[in-house]
Amino acid sequence: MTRSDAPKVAIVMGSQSDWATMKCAAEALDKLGVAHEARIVSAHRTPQRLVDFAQGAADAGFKVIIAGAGGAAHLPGMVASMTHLPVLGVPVQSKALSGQDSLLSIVQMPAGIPVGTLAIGEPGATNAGLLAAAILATTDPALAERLKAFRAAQTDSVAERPQ
Ligand SMILES: Nc1c(C(=O)O)ncn1[C@@H]1O[C@H](COP(=O)(O)O)[C@@H](O)[C@H]1O
Repeated sequence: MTRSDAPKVAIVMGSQSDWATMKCAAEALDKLGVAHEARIVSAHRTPQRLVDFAQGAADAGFKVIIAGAGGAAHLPGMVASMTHLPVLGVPVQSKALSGQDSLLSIVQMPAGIPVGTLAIGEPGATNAGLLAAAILATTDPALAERLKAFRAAQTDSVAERPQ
């Protein structure tokens, strides 16, 4: 694969069990024709893989990283600490605390290392995909047009329903 057609968005998650949520980000990117790649990377369970991924992400051609994790969700912040790329964090809904733990551990970053944190669960993953596309659209006019068409279609589908 050449660098120009390499996936622009990396979707990383702490566990295979997060895919049920994180696939919503992949689906949103698919709708907008944005190439992406998904991987399991865990700050806790595969720390070296995390370092290798985060430090190499920009050189690999990624422009935006979506990172989802549940519970003690250190993955998005640790990825952000090792790359200058924008990192969008998705708090995966945990069983014990319904994702409140995931949300708070992703959103409360210290000043200097931002993670753009989305909502808990599938809505957050969908919006992470849409936001990643919006970031890429700032330098991709064709994608900006697709994004506008997506939004217009969404408006129309809501307008068609009874009030
Ligand atoms: N929060 C993290 C990290 C991390 O932050 O590095 N690695 C795995 N996990 C989370 O553990 C939860 C349970 O994982 P299992 O279902 O594999 O037991 C998942 O939601 C995952 O994101």
